[in-house]
Amino acid sequence: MSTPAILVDNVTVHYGEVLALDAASLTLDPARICGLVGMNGSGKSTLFKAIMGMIKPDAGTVRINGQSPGRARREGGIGYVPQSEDVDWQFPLSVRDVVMMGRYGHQGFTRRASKADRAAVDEALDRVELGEYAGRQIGQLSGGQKKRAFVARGIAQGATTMLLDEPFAGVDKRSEATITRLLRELASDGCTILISTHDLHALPQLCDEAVLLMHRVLMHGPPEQVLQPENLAMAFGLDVLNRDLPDQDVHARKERTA
Ligand SMILES: Nc1ncnc2c1ncn2[C@@H]1O[C@H](COP(=O)(O)OP(=O)(O)OP(=O)(O)O)[C@@H](O)[C@H]1O
Repeated sequence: MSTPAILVDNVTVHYGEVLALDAASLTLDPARICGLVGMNGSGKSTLFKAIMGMIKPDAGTVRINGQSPGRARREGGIGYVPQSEDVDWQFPLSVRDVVMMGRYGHQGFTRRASKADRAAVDEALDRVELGEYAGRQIGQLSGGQKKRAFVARGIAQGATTMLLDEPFAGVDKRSEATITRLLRELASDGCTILISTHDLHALPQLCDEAVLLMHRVLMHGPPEQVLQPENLAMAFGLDVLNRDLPDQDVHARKERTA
């Protein structure tokens, strides 16, 4: 049996009294694209943070290609495209600087960029079609361009696992198409991709498999099976396919961040 690309085994996470993940288990094989679906507060971001080793579970185990999350992250194996809300867009970094961050693991302690680092950054910028924006402050890009910059960071890093938190929220059609194409290319190069998304309609075209999360993994399988209305009703408690979930969700998010 081959080593799973992502193994989450009975992971429980609390924030104080709040139970965010309750014995969640998930196994992903290499080079698969998996969509992570669940309502606000179901634990999607917490699952990402546990996979990246940014939080230590109260119980359970996470392995990335057989390694601990900390080791996988230090070795540059995990690329991360954060939710827009989680980024300080005023930070004085250019698009090139953001992508260069993906090369830190390849540089010595002086963090001096080599010719190979600069070439990898240029190539990644070209792949996400942001070459002409390289010198711009990151906050001055559109929503979709910002996401593409973070995808480029993962490409420059040579990540074998990519986690994308809501990559299509607030994204224009061109960026959505570019990101979708890139994710497919990355997966065919062997990269394993986990995407949290509220865009249920786009999910079957993009993903090989889907996961329903409600603090624990309720279901994991082919998208068309997982996204059956009765399963979504179980995860969301309503008939989401007949509603405009993304807008509803953006609204909820605005309220939460207000
Ligand atoms: N830093 C924190 N302190 C306390 N509670 C938290 C913290 N982060 C998350 N939570 C709580 O943990 C639960 C899971 O949150 P999480 O952000 O993982 O959910 P999510 O599915 O990513 O939500 P969303 O779709 O809104 O991003 C929620 O009840 C949330 O309120």
